[in-house]
Amino acid sequence: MNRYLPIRRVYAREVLDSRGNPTVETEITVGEGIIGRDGITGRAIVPSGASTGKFEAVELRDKENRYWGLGVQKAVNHINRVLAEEILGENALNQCRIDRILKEADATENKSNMGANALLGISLAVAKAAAKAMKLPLYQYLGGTYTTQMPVPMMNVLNGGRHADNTVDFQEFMIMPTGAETFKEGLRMCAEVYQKLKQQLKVRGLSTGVGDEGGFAPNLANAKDIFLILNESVEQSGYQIGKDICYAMDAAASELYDSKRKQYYFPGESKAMQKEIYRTTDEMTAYYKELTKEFPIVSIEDALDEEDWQGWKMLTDELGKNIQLVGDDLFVTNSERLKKGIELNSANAILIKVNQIGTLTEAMDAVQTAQKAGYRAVISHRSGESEDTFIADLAVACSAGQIKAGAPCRAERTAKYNRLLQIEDELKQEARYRNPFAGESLKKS
Ligand SMILES: C=C(OP(=O)(O)O)C(=O)O
Ligand SMILES: [Mg+2]
Repeated sequence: MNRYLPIRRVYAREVLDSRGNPTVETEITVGEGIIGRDGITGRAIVPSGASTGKFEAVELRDKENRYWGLGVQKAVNHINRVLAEEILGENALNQCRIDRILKEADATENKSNMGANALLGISLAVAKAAAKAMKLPLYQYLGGTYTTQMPVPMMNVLNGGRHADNTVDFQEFMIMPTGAETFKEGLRMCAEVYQKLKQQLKVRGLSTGVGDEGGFAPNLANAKDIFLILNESVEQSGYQIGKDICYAMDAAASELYDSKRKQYYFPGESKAMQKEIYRTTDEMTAYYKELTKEFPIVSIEDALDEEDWQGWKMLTDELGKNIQLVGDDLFVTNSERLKKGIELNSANAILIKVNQIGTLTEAMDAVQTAQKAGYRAVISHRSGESEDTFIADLAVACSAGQIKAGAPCRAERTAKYNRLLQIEDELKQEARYRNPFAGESLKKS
């Protein structure tokens, strides 16, 4: 019979995220004894996006009163007054059942009733409490003893779009240490390039202020110019472009899409060129083709709009053999949308953001659905983050091979990288370090 680890206490409060906005923190206490004496507590803080997909689960975050947290307070109340009742006494080791109870208590398709932030806070804190009670690191509790592959960071070094007040139209320019042998080495390489990039921007008289995810946010308008500066930064760091370091980008194209014109609008480039720049789906595809020919880009996320399934199919036919095409807003960590993509051959990878779907079980389901179909899964943070390091353990637990966690600065981003350094150390000390790093397989062919 399964071991019984009862949930004894459920408590949520409002805390701040990395943008200074309120978010939900949940505490789950488990154990046989009297709470406060023998109980074991798991804590989780829910992240929040800025360039959110239309089909994401709904977080309660009152738009007009965003900074006063009225929506977040609602989610907190739902946890303390409604959802707690539903799961008190449930077995914390039965994550699937708890997540099902949470879903049923919400009883909507998009979790808009209780709020995806309310559900997720509980879901993640239950897993953390259970792992702690089992005296296992979270990654091992979630993934088992053979899940030991360290993810390659997909490190955001230059921010644009909704994540910065600058003229960069694409949201994220990222570097990947594909030539590194270990996570530690890869992280060091990326941090070195990041520092060199800062110098490069300074030399050009550009701003070295940072955006939401810690990447620099200069007023540059042309993607090629950005990649050229990245090339210099990599070379000056002593690394070989396309071998030691490759590039990835998140176009976040749904944010650029003008549904009336059915074209993509580039506001920064328009300003710089002093004429309106629009691109059709075909032109976007041609643009990506050109960029990937000129620069060692191995991965493009949200290259097209979240509803342009046919465009995605064409793009995948055209580029999918050599380039990782990641669906973020397209799939929203939702297995049903992912299955549609797999059927249509739209994209070849999924971005996993736990708060897009609202429970850990459903996020795991999306990872497994992807991996079974030969799609890659990239575990991701949100632009609004916290000190919570859940996704670092999750990336190892599901052998994702890649993690998107922002720049190597700002504590909410480094918290994830530092947790991965701890995990890698732990695996080495316990001699469980096999098949450690996936960088090689991501290199530009
Ligand atoms: C991390 C991202 O940003 P946000 O959290 O704003 O959706 C993203 O789009 O991949
Ligand atoms: Mg994205």
